[in-house]
Amino acid sequence: MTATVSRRPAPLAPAGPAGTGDIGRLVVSCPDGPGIVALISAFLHRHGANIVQSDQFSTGAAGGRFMLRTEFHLTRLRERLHLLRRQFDVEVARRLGAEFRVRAAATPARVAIFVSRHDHCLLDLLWRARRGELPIEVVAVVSNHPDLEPDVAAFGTPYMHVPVTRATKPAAERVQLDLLRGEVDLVVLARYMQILSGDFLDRVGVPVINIHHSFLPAFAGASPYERARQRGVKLIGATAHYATEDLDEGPIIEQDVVRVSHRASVADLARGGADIERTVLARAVAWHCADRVFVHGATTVVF
Ligand SMILES: Nc1nc2c(c(=O)[nH]1)N[C@@H](CN(C=O)c1ccc(C(=O)N[C@@H](CCC(=O)O)C(=O)O)cc1)CN2
Repeated sequence: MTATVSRRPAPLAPAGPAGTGDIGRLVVSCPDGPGIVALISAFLHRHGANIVQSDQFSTGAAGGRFMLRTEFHLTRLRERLHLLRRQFDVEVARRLGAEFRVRAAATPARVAIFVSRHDHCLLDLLWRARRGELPIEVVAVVSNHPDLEPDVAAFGTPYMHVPVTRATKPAAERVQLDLLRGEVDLVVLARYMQILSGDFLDRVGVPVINIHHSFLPAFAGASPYERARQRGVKLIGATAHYATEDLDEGPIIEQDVVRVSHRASVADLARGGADIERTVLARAVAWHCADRVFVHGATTVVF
């Protein structure tokens, strides 16, 4: 198994507008109950933070789940972040039995993009990242084919060609994991045409977002456009979801559809579908990186 890596200095993450460096983001998920918002807002006030945006949702059922996302301004945020996390853990999270995350909103997420031969979703993400439209830093592109290396090189992004066959998949996944070396916050499958093993998903240790080229749950699995044509559907779509061991069954983050007619060939469906795939994936990556997506069982809550 040989992996070839074309390493170039990763582009500097675009600086946010002046003053956005002191905007923090707190996301909390905990068993529902009275007084949660009061406890959290009192904590932020006690530590000198000013809430600038907040949203919350309760599943409502008895023994349900409460989710909250808030953005706050706190001067000298970055130097205070580590202590703030410890204080929130002791003063709030342990009392609520809460899972939480506190981070600087301006810090871009480090993303690895996996791709095969279809370039449209990959190039769209690289283009949006370069324009600063997506708060991400694409630290690497990983592909089981060499085809797209020149396109990726044009963005100054390292390209890691790791060939995969059914027989070599375990070894290939070990190479992929070594190449990522825990230096990413998110993996995006941009029409990557290899099924990731449960072991890979466990060991990569970060969320994996996949774009499936159908309006799930319709046409899960391979060749959805061919099957849509055979079925004579009047809408085709795309679905961005978290990848789980069960193919295309992960929690859905975003979907969209477009009308098609009986005149459309499979190529027409794929061409029209590509636009939907790109926008759906970009929205899902943007919302995930803005901490707007909470996984709740087999579903998501998107603020
Ligand atoms: N663990 C997961 N891995 C992947 C998921 C997922 O949801 N969970 N999504 C797929 C993407 N995909 C459809 O969107 C998809 C990709 C590949 C296949 C497939 O049958 N692949 C074959 C090999 C095909 C080839 O060599 O060209 C295989 O892996 O054996 C079905 C659906 C990405 N991975």
